[in-house]
Amino acid sequence: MEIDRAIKGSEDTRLKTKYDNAIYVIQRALALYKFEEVAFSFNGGKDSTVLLHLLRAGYYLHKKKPDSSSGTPKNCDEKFPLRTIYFESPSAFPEINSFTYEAAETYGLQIEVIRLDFKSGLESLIKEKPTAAIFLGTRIGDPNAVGQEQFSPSSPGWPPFMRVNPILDWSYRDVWAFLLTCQVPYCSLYDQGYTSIGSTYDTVPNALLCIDDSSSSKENFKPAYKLIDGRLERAGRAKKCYPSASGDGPVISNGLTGVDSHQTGTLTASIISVGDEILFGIVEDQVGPSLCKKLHSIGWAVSRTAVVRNDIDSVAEEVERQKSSADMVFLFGGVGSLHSDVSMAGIAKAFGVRTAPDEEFEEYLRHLTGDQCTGDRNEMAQLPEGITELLHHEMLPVPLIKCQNVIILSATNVDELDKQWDCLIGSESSSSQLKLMAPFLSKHLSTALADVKIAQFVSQLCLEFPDIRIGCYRKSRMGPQIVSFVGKDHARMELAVKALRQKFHPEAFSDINCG
Ligand SMILES: Cc1cc2nc3c(=O)[nH]c(=O)nc-3n(C[C@H](O)[C@H](O)[C@H](O)COP(=O)(O)O)c2cc1C
Ligand SMILES: Nc1ncnc2c1ncn2[C@@H]1O[C@H](COP(=O)(O)OP(=O)(O)OP(=O)(O)O)[C@@H](O)[C@H]1O
Ligand SMILES: [Mg+2]
Repeated sequence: MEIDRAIKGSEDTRLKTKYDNAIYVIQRALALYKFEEVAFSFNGGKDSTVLLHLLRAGYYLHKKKPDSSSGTPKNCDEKFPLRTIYFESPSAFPEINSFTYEAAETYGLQIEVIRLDFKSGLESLIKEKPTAAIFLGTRIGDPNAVGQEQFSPSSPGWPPFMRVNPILDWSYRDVWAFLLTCQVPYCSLYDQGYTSIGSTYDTVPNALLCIDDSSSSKENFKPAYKLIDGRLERAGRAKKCYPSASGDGPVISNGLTGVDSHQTGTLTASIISVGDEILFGIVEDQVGPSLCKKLHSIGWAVSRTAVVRNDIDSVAEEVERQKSSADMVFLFGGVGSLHSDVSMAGIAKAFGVRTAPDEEFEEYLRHLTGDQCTGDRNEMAQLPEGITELLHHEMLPVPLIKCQNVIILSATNVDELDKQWDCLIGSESSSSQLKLMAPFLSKHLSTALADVKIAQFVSQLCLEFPDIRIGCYRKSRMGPQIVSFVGKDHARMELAVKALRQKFHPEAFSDINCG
């Protein structure tokens, strides 16, 4: 079988794994459902063209299996009589129509053309012929893929059937690697810069493939497989854009959004460090305190810091609590591809979404590590689905990740934090959004006076200066008491300090520097 041979002969290990997994899904579906009750939803698009050839290969391999009763291979010819449904619309591109019909003819598909909308068409199809399962070329990243698995029952309100999605976890790159490796024909529009094809009303060539050629009066485009960032495959779909997590179209922004409503006042952050080793006392967390200082320096109040175990539920519980009480949550630790790296899964759980491969992030990781991952996918590229934004910066080899109002830092020490912080607030596009406000100022006074002597006055001062955080602490039980004043208004702070000093002997309090 030429498809199977082409993949087996290729050196692309990732493609081979994707192929094997898709074939596995197809074979399970063919074993689960009667062949005459299975249909293939084919529309001549690139994804369904990939699926066509996977189905041909899967069918061939399924039939070729030794017949358990006779022990001999079943007879197998290369005709492919799978029921194939095509929803033909008057606004389809003529190139798509002709490619669909030609492919059906070439491969012997039993095509059934439906000229109704999807739902009504499927209702009448199922009434006419029992249809238990339908193969679709849906991929993660398609707007309708959210929440789907490889086997997903049709949605409530839709006629009942199983949606089988063998290429759900394929990336744009995988699709093109397959079509080019197998050298199968595909719709000619993809060679004219179209990267995802809807109707003639909503689809144009992808501007990212436009060739800058001033000598030509006509716009020219590179072929679809030249698109580098697969997340932008829908950039040519005028009305239905790829929904970015911020909901503002295909532009991947550095968007630290969600805080714009707070034009004034103080924004609050909370910090979650994930690490059993901190809780065991093996490692001392230095990132958290350093982050507190950095946040104060841009005027953010830190409302809570927490250390949680490397455990999905512990992360999920803490994120769930913090994401609604703080304006921004910063999380570090538990990020990577080891068994203990559960932060992403915990965040996904807190937001009630699953994790799914993020094609763009995977691409960054591949540049960094090469093809070193051993499993069928890089676990580090599994990110919470539908809520993830990548925060890019030229100084970062891999972007930071933001899930709604949770920013995930990959820093494991203070130097790395310094770098990531500079990138977070230093880039033009983000600075306007991770609001930089008047920094917190602080003043610290040391005194040998006993607690009981100052207690009443300090309480009184707190009432008089509600805008200044006045706290007392000591570095040792027998050592001096330190009174701290933290606020944004320098004059008010000085007033509070003066008010305290006036109540006691002039030498009772001395200024100290607490860095
Ligand atoms: C065979 C088939 C089954 C579908 N089943 C469902 C379904 O169960 N639930 C649903 O919301 N949409 C279903 N749809 C509609 C798709 O989710 C989606 O709207 C359609 O593929 C159009 O994609 P586009 O908006 O990218 O052009 C189905 C479509 C097809 C062709
Ligand atoms: N008009 C249609 N008739 C039959 N199946 C369809 C139709 N439109 C969509 N589908 C099914 O939904 C899947 C996803 O559609 P989608 O448009 O995302 O992919 P595609 O058309 O294969 O490729 P592209 O993203 O390049 O347009 C298709 O692969 C196909 O299985
Ligand atoms: Mg399409």
